[in-house]
Amino acid sequence: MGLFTAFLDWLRSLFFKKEMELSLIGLQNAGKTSLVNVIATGGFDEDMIPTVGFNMRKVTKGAVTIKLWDLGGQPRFRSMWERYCRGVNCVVYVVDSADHENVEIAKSELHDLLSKPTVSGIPLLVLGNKNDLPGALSTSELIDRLNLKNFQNREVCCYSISCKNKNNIDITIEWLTKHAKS
Ligand SMILES: Nc1nc2c(ncn2[C@@H]2O[C@H](COP(=O)(O)OP(=O)(O)OP(=O)(O)O)[C@@H](O)[C@H]2O)c(=O)[nH]1
Ligand SMILES: [Mg+2]
Repeated sequence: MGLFTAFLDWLRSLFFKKEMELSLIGLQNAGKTSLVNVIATGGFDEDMIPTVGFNMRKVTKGAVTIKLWDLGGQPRFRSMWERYCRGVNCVVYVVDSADHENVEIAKSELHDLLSKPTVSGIPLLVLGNKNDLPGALSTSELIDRLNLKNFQNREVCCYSISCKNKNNIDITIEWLTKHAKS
C-alpha cells in the first residue's frame, strides 16, 4: 500500500470508526481459532489446542473494530453457543468441509441453534474451511448438505475457504466488515 493511501486510510479510520461483534461457532476441529489467527495476524499453526469454553479477541480491519467470540466446539460447550450469539451483528459458522462424516452433525447443531428465538434474523456466514484438503465439499455441496436454503428469514452467505492457504480470507473479511454498524 502506498504511503498516501495508508495515510488516507488512517484519516478515514479516525472519522468513520465502526464496531461489530460476532460469534464463531462450529464443531470442534473445524478451524475457528485458526480463522481468528489468520484474520488477526495472518499466521497458521498445524498444532492447535482445542478451545476450552471461549476466547474473546478484538481485531481492527481498516476502520472496523471486530469483537470476536471464539467458542469451543466440543459437545460439552455447545449449549453455551446461544448465549454468545444473542445480540451479535452476525454468526459465523465454520465447517470442516473435508470431514464428510461430521457434516450431518454440523447441520443439526446449526439448525438447532438458529431455531432459537433469541438468534432470529441475525445474518449467517457459513465457511467451509480446509478447502486445501482432497475431497473438500464445494460451496454448492455445503449449501445442499447443510440445508442452508431452509433459512428464509435471515441473510445467509457461504464461502469455501482455507486458513492454511489463506484462500478466500479476503472476501470473508470483506463480508464481515460490511456488516458493521457505524
Ligand atoms: N488442512 C487444513 N487444516 C486446518 C485448516 N484450518 C485449521 N486447520 C487445522 O485444524 C485443526 C483444528 O483447528 P482449530 O482452529 O483449533 O479448530 P477449532 O474449530 O478452533 O476447534 P475447537 O476450539 O476445539 O472448537 C488444527 O490442527 C489446524 O491446524 C485449513 O484451512 N486447512
Ligand atoms: Mg478453537
